[in-house]
Amino acid sequence: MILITGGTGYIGSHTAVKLLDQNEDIIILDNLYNSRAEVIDSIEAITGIRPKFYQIDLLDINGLEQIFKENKIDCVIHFAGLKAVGESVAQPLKYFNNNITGTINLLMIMQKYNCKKIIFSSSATVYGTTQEMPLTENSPLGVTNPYGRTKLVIEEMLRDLYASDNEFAVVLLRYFNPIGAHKSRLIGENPNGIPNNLMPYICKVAKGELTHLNVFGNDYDTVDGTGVRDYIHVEDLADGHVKSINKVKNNSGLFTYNLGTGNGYSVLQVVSAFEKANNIKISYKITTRRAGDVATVYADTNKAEEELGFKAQYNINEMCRDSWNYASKH
Ligand SMILES: NC(=O)c1ccc[n+]([C@@H]2O[C@H](COP(=O)([O-])OP(=O)(O)OC[C@H]3O[C@@H](n4cnc5c(N)ncnc54)[C@H](O)[C@@H]3O)[C@@H](O)[C@H]2O)c1
Ligand SMILES: O=c1ccn([C@@H]2O[C@H](COP(=O)(O)OP(=O)(O)O[C@H]3O[C@H](CO)[C@@H](O)[C@H](O)[C@H]3O)[C@@H](O)[C@H]2O)c(=O)[nH]1
Repeated sequence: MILITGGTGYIGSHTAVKLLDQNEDIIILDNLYNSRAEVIDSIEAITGIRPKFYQIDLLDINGLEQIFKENKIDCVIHFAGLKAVGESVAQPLKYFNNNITGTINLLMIMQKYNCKKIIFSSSATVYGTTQEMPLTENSPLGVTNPYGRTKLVIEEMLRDLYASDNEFAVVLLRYFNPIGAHKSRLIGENPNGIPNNLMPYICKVAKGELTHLNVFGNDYDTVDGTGVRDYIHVEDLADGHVKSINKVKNNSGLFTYNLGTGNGYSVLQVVSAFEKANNIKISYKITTRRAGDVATVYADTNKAEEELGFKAQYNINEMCRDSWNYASKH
């Protein structure tokens, strides 16, 4: 039985669907802080299977323990966490408490119930800012905001835990920039308010809810001066988790993988791909750089390919199509 924390969220729900499609038994835990219970209905509508759902907060250690009492959990995929960089700068303690304390609770209960397999949602944000590209798993680590610090601290906690008990199987997955949605249009990313991230923002402009995209700087040393990132389809990301499950089933150890495509696209290249894929014009204005942004980020994907057999399948046009396919309906 696989426990998915944060399983009604954006990446967790896509992973839940893929695991059910592979006939895995899953349980979903979420406190619904940033997602809705109806996601469980959507997962059922897509797969024909209704996963068991617990509305529990990771900070509620007794509630958490109850799940492990009632079910034989062999493995945890740990998505649950807060992820807004700007909010984490304004409210660091909220992030440390939710993400770090929540993870400590989870690990303590896992250890108590002898569950020693965990796949953790880390982020490319754990790589320091001045870097040679592409980023390999051995690139230097460093963080620039409290959100990133929670990811790095949790990675370090998991490294220490593995060092203390080599029976653990830990996979640290460093996601690059997930976009796209399931082709059913039933699950996807639907942030409240004004989005921070590029693709949700473009979708709101496409819908007419926002007048134009603000492009944060066009004077970077990139193909057209705008920031370059490694966008990956959420379906590919979900597949990376299925492959990681296969890894922890058969191995103990601590494994770290980048999940990206290895290709970088600039903001204006994404805008252009979106316009072509969906036949919608996106107005934009060039504004000043956003504090904390770097010019270029993209992954070296060789390790995930060699050790997990993971290779992203979707291209940027398909990602733009599927993002809009979902956003236009929600
Ligand atoms: N989306 C990205 O760009 C991105 C990039 C890198 C890493 N990540 C990480 O991947 C994970 C999943 O991201 P996502 O985009 O699906 O985010 P999301 O917000 O859609 O999903 C996270 C889920 O966790 C739940 N949650 C938060 N705190 C909880 C708690 N204390 N107890 C129980 N549930 C809790 C939320 O309600 C939400 O449903 C996060 O850990 C995030 O930091 C995301
Ligand atoms: O309104 C916008 C939003 C973004 N951008 C630019 O678009 C690119 C992508 O930005 P965004 O979608 O915010 O992603 P990142 O800044 O790369 O950060 C995301 O990707 C990281 C790596 O996974 C995660 O750690 C972060 O949490 C997540 O927000 C950057 O060049 C931004 O400057 C704009 O020009 N205008």
